[in-house]
Amino acid sequence: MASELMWPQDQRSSASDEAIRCKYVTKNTQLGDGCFSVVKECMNVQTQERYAMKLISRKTVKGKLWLIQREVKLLKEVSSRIRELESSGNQCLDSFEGHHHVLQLFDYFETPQNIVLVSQLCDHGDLYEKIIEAGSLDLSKQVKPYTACLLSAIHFLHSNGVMHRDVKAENVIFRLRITELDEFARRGSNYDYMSHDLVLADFGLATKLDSSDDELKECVGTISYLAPEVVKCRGISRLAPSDSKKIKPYGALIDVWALGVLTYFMMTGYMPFDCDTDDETRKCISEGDYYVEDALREDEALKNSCFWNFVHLCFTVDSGERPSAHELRKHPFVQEFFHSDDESKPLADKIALRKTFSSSSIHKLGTPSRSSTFSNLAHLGHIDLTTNQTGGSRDQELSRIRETLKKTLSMASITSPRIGSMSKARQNKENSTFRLEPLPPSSSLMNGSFSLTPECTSNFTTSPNISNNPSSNDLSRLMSAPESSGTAVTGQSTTPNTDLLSGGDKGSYFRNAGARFDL
Ligand SMILES: Nc1ncnc2c1ncn2[C@@H]1O[C@H](COP(=O)(O)OP(=O)(O)OP(=O)(O)O)[C@@H](O)[C@H]1O
Repeated sequence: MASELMWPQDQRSSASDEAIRCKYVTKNTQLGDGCFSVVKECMNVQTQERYAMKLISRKTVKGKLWLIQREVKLLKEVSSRIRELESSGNQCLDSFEGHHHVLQLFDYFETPQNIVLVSQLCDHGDLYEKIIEAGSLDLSKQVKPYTACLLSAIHFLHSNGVMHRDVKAENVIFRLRITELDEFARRGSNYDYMSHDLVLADFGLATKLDSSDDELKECVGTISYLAPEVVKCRGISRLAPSDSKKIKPYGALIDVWALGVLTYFMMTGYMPFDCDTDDETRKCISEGDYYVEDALREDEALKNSCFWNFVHLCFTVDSGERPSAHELRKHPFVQEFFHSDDESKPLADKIALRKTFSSSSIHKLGTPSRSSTFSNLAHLGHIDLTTNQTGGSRDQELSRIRETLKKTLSMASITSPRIGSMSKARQNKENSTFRLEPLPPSSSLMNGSFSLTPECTSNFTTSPNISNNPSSNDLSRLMSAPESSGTAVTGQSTTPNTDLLSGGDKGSYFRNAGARFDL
């Protein structure tokens, strides 16, 4: 368990403190929210570039600030690695480059009410919405490329020593370059071009692969997506030290399990392990007992695509036997999106699909509700297992499943040309709508400074007029204000708080918060 670091104190001393203009205005409307945060669109008033601003309420994370410190530290490292890879000019022959699909952090600062993270704007919805709206996704056009893209993102994280720990549909968001959309459509594509716009977000639970054993035994994540080795860690804080020692720390392959759950969810519209009660769900996860509808098991398109084999491998209960993200790139289900220069056997040949599957009697086959991340960390003091609530009766759920199955089967019967060749993969990459966001000039960043009232509102339609009149720093009032003010209001700030986000370790990642934050 990470130790609580001392959070910097508000160092405002007098009204004579130097005024620093906040460099962002936000929209009133939310892009989304989570357990700890509200996310809004914002604009840097100097560069006019738009970003997503995650406002993490200090109140909510009181006593747990190390969690945010960990998130920012990881995002900063990952963002810097992304730039390094981009500038190296290395040619990647895969259709997707993992580092293109991981959320980038651009700026961070603090306010009296919030810790604020500024990241790339992904305002085209999330994967959860997409699956729910469609009932299920198309096997060739969506499920395969989305899975391949996420696999490349997970592989990038793992090869850089990071595990995400909360891979789920709600944390996959879409960025889209509208201007390139027409161009892409003109060139034509065998699969949904939006797969190039997937971004894996929410690093709130991410941690390093070489973290302490305590950290790698935290039972955190989202119940439907938990791997068996994470389920084993449940209640560990209540165990005697001799018993907790017996539990093995888990590793990066928990993300591979979660990817299997997500792939299954994309294909079927429901969750593989969800049951009516969380205890039943955990039991099914521990036994690798996932639900397979008879009609889907026999479906030729699914069989031919090796879909079942892929998810089955992800659902290998023994993590020692589960393939890594690197190995799964050779699986026939996604292989066409990855360049391979060796002739080794495809992964799927080595595994026989299991014969027995749980009956539907305990499995919950309805549309899953948006799931909440939870943690059983004692010091988090926050356990949210309100996942998997579905409205309506069992009959309604079943009729919905039948509809979903019909849709799935008809979609699966559409055959798309295979993409196979390397040159095609190259072409796919050229078609990518991804462009690395330009690094903002450091003078336009907050660089970790303290700002009294940065939650200024604007509809972005009028040029933000920077004022030195301090607005109210009452966030709740600002949040509820009607979205009409074209004027950005900025407040005063103190001199940069040199302790910002540094916690007890000033020499590490946030030394000199007022200094340039190099990505
Ligand atoms: N960069 C972004 N661009 C657009 N929307 C975003 C962005 N980041 C997050 N969101 C939206 O805000 C929601 C909450 O963000 P995030 O998951 O990072 O917050 P959280 O408080 O850590 O949530 P959780 O409860 O899942 O831990 C996301 O589900 C997404 O809809």
